[in-house]
Amino acid sequence: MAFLELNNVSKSYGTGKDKVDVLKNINLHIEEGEFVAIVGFTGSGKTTLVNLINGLLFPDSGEVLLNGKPIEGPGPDRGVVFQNYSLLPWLSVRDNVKLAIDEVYSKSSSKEKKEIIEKYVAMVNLSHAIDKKPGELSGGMRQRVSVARALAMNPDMLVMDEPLSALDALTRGSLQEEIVKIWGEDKKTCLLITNDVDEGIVMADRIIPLNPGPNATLGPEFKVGFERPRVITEINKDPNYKLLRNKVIEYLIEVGSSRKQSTTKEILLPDLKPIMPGRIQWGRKKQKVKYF
Ligand SMILES: Nc1ncnc2c1ncn2[C@@H]1O[C@H](COP(=O)(O)OP(=O)(O)OP(=O)(O)O)[C@@H](O)[C@H]1O
Repeated sequence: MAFLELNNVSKSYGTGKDKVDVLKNINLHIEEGEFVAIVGFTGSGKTTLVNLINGLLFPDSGEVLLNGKPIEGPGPDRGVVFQNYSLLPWLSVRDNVKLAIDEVYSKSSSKEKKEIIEKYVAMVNLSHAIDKKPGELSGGMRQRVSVARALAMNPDMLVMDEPLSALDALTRGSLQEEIVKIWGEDKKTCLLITNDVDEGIVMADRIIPLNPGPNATLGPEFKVGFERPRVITEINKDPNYKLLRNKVIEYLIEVGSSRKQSTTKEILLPDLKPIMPGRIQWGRKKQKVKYF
């Protein structure tokens, strides 16, 4: 039994002519302590998938199980980090984190809660800004607060919905490292939704594409076997990195262009960077890839 299981999950919104079929027969199994990245097309249903796991939505058919039990609503066993930080602007970093943990640690003393808050704020390197308000922080710092807030609840699983996509490349890189380091120490089960293949390769054990909707399905998984800790400047030099990156990107391009032919809906690819030169193999096909 996997820690998180989605079995034949389908989800639509609305009814009749307004019905939007979003996800179709999604099967996803994530083991305890595993880090899985879903790379999705814009509008393919990534947030819908996250909300099914958060317990904010329920499947029309199929089941979503955590530790073998159906998810019945939101709970402190799943910490969520959203793209838009979702911090309360009138509260300090300390109080934003406190708000999240008050319920989980309702029996703890104020001193114990203070220690928990300070521990997780330190974990994301924000001790110096603990009494600042979100408006006084950069985007990267705000996202660190969101990560600290999710982790402070001591969830079994961290679900991250494009947490870094609004950040500049440098901040993004350092937060990727920090999240993976914390994941390594805390051994949470992690699901990362991203539109960046490189982010998936640096952070995850497996990358699974979410194909374009309507009726989006999951594509084949790509295992990421690089040893940890992964340093992007190091794995950049590894020919297996280029090979894996090319395979994932080629899959996304292929599935995106075949969907384009079968629908009038605009398909927006994830944040694809150019395929790297080198020999790649996909299925039975072998081809030389050039810069473009
Ligand atoms: N409450 C809703 N009612 C009707 N349609 C919805 C609702 N929420 C989402 N949708 C539609 O479902 C589809 C998937 O939406 P979702 O937000 O899950 O995709 P996404 O991959 O997260 O999108 P993005 O990449 O833009 O963040 C979209 O076509 C969207 O318009």
